[in-house]
Amino acid sequence: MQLGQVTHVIFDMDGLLLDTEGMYTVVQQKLASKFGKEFTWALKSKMMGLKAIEAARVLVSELDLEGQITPEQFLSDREEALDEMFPDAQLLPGAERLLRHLAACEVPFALATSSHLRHFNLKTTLHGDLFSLFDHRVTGDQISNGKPAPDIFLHAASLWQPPPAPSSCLVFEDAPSGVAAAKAAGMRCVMVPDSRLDRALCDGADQLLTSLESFDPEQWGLPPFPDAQPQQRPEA
Ligand SMILES: O=P(O)(O)OC[C@H](O)CO
Ligand SMILES: [Mg+2]
Repeated sequence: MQLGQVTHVIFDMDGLLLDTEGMYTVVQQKLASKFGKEFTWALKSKMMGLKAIEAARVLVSELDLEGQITPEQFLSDREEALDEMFPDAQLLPGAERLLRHLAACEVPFALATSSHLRHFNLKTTLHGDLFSLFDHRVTGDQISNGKPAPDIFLHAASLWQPPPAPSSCLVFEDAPSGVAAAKAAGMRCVMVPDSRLDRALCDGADQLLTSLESFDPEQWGLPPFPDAQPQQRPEA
């Protein structure tokens, strides 16, 4: 089934290409428990994809921690543990195959992550070669308004010459805030959420996949994987 015709692709990073969301969860669970609070998936869903300070504000407010810790202190308290974990970040299934395929076919693709540059560098320690394939990499510290604002995706698209129309861009996202940002930018969006994310938060995207491994580029007018079976014609 044809879903669209795109020419440019923009990837989110955490939870989509890299298995780093679990690292945030472990560290934040620990910090929350110090205050006798529980770090739930409902709370995580509201924080995922946001710039760090925005996510910290959500946590402090949702856990009623005002007066006990500031968002800035929360970020500083979690930093050492994250810095230790990020350099071990692994790719999620299907990520490398898709990126190398797009590069081989000369499909333009860029990165748009809410992570700031220092975290981006730590998280990609084991994957420098793969992440050098992006035409450009936009990190959260380069834009003022984070997801769910459309700015990061519009900025990523504006760096191509000539810039593609938003409707020709396909965004891959794992977070509700990221899907909202992509749609606000007027772009098409494939969501690949964690299986624990509430399905009610997954209805904004144009396509919902359980893994990048099941992405079929042909459905979006992109070159097929070399080992793809020819698309079946509907029977007459
Ligand atoms: O999903 P990303 O790549 O925009 O990054 C998000 C944050 O760093 C953590 O949710
Ligand atoms: Mg993400």
